Amino acid sequence: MATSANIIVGSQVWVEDPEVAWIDGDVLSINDREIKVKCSSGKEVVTNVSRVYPKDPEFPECGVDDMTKLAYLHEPGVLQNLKCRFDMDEIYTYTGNILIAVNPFKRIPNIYNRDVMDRYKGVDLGDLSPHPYAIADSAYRHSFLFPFFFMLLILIIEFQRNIICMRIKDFSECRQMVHERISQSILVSGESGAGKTESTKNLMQYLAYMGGRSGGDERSVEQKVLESNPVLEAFGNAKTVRNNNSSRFGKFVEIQFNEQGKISGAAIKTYLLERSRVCQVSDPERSYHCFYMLCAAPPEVSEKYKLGNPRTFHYLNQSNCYELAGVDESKEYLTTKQAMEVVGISSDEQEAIFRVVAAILHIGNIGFSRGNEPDSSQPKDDKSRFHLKTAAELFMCDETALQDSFCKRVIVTRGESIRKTLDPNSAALNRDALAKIVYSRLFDWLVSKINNSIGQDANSKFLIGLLDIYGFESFKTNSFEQFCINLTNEKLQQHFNQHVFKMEQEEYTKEEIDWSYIEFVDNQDILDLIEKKPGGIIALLDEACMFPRSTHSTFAEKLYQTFKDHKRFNKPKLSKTDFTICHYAGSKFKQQLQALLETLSHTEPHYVRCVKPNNVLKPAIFENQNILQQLRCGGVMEAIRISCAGFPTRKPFAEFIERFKVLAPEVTKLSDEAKASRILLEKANIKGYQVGKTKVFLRAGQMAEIDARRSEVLGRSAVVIQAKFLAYSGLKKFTLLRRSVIPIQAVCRGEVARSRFERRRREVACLRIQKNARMHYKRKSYKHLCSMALELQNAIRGMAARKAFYCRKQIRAAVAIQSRCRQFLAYLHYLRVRKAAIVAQSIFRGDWARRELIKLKKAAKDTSALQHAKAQLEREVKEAAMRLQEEERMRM
Ligand SMILES: Nc1ncnc2c1ncn2[C@@H]1O[C@H](COP(=O)(O)OP(=O)(O)OP(=O)(O)O)[C@@H](O)[C@H]1O
Repeated sequence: MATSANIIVGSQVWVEDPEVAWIDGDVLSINDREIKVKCSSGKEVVTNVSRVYPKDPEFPECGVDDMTKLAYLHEPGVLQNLKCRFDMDEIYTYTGNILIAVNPFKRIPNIYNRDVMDRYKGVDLGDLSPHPYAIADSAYRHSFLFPFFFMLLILIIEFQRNIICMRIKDFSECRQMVHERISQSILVSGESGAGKTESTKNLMQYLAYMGGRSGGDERSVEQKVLESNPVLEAFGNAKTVRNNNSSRFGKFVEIQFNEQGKISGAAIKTYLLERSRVCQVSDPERSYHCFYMLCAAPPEVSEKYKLGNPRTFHYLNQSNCYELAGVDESKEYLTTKQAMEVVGISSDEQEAIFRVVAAILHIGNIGFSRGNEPDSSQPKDDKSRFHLKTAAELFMCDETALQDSFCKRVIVTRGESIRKTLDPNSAALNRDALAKIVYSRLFDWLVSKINNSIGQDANSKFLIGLLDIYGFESFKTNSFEQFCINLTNEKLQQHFNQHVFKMEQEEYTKEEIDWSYIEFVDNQDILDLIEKKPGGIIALLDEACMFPRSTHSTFAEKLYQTFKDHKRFNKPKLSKTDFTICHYAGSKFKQQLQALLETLSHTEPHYVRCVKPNNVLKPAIFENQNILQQLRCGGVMEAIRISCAGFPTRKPFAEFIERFKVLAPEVTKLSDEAKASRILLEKANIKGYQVGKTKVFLRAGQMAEIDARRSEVLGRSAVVIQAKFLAYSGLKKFTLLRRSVIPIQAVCRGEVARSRFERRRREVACLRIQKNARMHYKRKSYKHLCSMALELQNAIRGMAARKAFYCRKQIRAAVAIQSRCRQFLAYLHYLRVRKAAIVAQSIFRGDWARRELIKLKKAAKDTSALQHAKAQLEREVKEAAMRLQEEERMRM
């Protein structure tokens, strides 16, 4: 609440608003305790200062992922945070360790898949954005991995001491630790349609991912558990005004893990199946899905069971709703049959199941009229008799015995049993009671069948329980079922209170730590009113059932008297019997509830609070009032308050030291555990913690801080171990590798050398071939060239020779010509010379002859000498004439 001290004019505040619960505005004026606010809607409101809350002016745009991080922790702040996250499709928000899940009523892409699971694996709660996977991971690691870290820690220390072999003592300590794993539970709550079943499926999927076993032909436990959902939904879910696929039973899935943290078995326990729905349905709701799908089964099936239009069956036609949008019942029938097969229900068993379902519809159509005897009854008409006969056939029982079970009651007194006939109204009640018990037994049988098929592990080392149970219910007429459901929720709320608030505060006192008491809403008085022994409502109901003459009004009267002053008990003014309880199987329910709470009390709980943002089941609608109501009822507001005010995390010294001794290993030598814990806390630089007598108390988020320090140290040590191990294993691997590599290398090198040699050889051969080829080609071309050259030469030489020859011939001809010419010239010359000679000679001879003649004349005087000289001269003249003639002839 605001105080006038922290609110001034101009402050931003939240004021109550009838429509949107809280609206923001600016303070206009303050007048003593009266404050005037201008709201963001434009409206001006005057209210008491104690009724406004300060608004965080620096509220982050995307909100905060943990409510405990809000600067101002109050209802409007919480609402604003949820809304702004919801608008951004951030549907999950933490409140300390509690996960608030706002149903988006639409599929948000990529938030549930294997990649996301990989991301959340081993990550501390709060390190990533809020998610059911983080809760499941935290549950898994709390029970499994912390002991593992403990083992790792010892290993680190041993490594640091350079002792490679772990000592037997330490190892056995580790094993013991592993054996002492703490079982966990995840409690998923919220009103109908808030998304419990979806959240449980997501949690289950993550646990299957973490603890699942890969391989193998057989279906794994986790697969079987997931596959059992469609069967349970067909028989245990129905359309209600609040959810088209509302689980009308509570479910506790116990997942059993073995020593290695692998899923080794699972058990499904169901609670409080809403039996009244079998015979009573209000508009526009439906009965269980299986009835409609069987009516829509293929003709040969529905004929076999004498079924047909659901409108013809009294148990279904009380409401006008028969179909579900987007659901094909005939397909659903086949899907359910397949799902049954998957979980190991044989076809004979399936046949029996559907016979029972059909028989229930038939007995619902049996009407009763007065019998012949007073206060007796009998089937009303032929139609009723037909349905009686069919039901008996389907149940495989005697028709008369079945009729008697409706129309007669057996009262067993000491040693004898008395048969009493019943009037038509009581017979109809009996009929409905039979339908309900048969259906609920059928459901129980299905669950046990599924459990047998899944298989339990009697030797499991720890378990994680997932509780999906419907939240508080309040209808116009609330039956015993609503009473039981609400009691369960009160008990679970108490469990939650005890865990979150009560035990915590008791512990503060016990531990004598310095704290201030935090008020919280305790529901113990309601529980006392209902279940206190003696004197509680259930005890009085048991008592009333012992008296045969008890009626609703006598019981109601008794309650009115007993609890008239009880502040939790009110009698409606105009009613005398408005507490109508049919005391059926009440004690069984109490035992079941007790057993459930017993199981839960041995586990470390984790909470998922589902919130339904609107009643129209549509996306993007955030109804403030509605949500606030759910947050208040679910104790979320209280949890936020307490988480921030108190010390939500506490650890016994030994556990704390064991877990964090890695931060300062020397503390293990100290005998004073409180001092050792303080040293560790200081080492981690934690402020505002408390150290009690036996435990350390931490504020919200501090555990994460100290865990982060521890992770750092562990991480560093792990790196050292890794390095050493890697070095060692690397060396080992290397030596082995080298040893194996050398012969391989030799072979390889040989092979390489051989192939290289071969290549070389081939190269050489290749070169030689190339060379020879080239040589061959060159030679060939050379020869060709030569022959060509020769030819050419020949030709040229021939030509030259011919030319020379011709030339010679020419020369010879020229010489011949020349010689002829010269001959001719010589001849001419000769002729000329001869002629000249002749001339000369003739001149000479003439000259000589004349002189001779003179002489001859002179000798003529000597006649004979002269005559002879004359004859001589004549001869010589003759010869010279002949020679001249010869030469002329030759020249011719
Ligand atoms: N995380 C989610 N993402 C998308 N849709 C969701 C989510 N959670 C719930 N829904 C929607 O809301 C519907 C109701 O959810 P669910 O059946 O889980 O509610 P419930 O709390 O188990 O209700 P009941 O108590 O009636 O069985 C679902 O059929 C689905 O359409």
